[in-house]
Amino acid sequence: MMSALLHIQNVSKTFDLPGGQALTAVDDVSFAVEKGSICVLLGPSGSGKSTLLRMIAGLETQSSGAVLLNDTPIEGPGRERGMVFQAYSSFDWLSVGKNVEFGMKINGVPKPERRARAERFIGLVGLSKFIDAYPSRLSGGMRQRVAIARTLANAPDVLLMDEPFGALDAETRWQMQELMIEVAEASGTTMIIVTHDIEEAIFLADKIVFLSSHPGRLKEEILPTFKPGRLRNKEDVIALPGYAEMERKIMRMMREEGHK
Ligand SMILES: Nc1ncnc2c1ncn2[C@@H]1O[C@H](COP(=O)(O)OP(=O)(O)OP(=O)(O)O)[C@@H](O)[C@H]1O
Repeated sequence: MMSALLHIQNVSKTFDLPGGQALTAVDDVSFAVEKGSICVLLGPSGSGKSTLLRMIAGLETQSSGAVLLNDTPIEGPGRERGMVFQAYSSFDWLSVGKNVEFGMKINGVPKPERRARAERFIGLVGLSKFIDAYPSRLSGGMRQRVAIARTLANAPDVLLMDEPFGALDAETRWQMQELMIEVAEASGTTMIIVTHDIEEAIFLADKIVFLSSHPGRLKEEILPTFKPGRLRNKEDVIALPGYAEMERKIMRMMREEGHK
């Protein structure tokens, strides 16, 4: 048996709505995430992707079932899980370097180590030249790189990302996707990424967890086995035999779900 870092076991989440009604956002979902892998949560709007991610982050509590990290139930936010949101809020009065150091400072990491780790992760996201720049002078893509560096610098076991590139233009978006492959390879960090972008999912994922909508159920676990490991260039993945077929299959699944 392979060792999974994270187990989602029969997880459901029901929200109480005003007027006494209830909405089941996630319904009896189970899957596992292997250590060091990239798992993408894909599905149409309202399929419970964000709710599931927020439960893994400990920002939301499941109504039933269990979320286990290293076989320990998740009972709230924790340092071993780092979250990157779509819109990055930086501290505009702090330089890029100080922004990345900030979380480590709170966590009591000594100053020289803080600086060294900040430099490493800022380098990893390609922003070394901007370490002393202020975020307000950076583009959206660069600010998102700062967010990723800041989160990774806290050495999380799992990086959780909710539509991390949704606000970026198309070109920056695929550059960021390629960057995530590099970051995954260099850091070995386990990643769980929410998206509804099919290309992004196929390019990034070692495993796609496809969720259906209303209620959010696990429709299928899709393994893009046509990829010979992780490729850094998106066009190389698109050119692989098997890519178009997988894209078509997922588009059909999206269409079916969208019409429900
Ligand atoms: N706090 C909440 N209170 C009530 N309903 C909620 C709450 N959070 C989410 N929902 C509902 O749960 C369902 C799943 O929402 P969720 O945001 O998890 O889906 P999603 O797949 O991430 O959607 P999208 O792709 O549009 O972001 C939706 O119907 C949503 O309206």
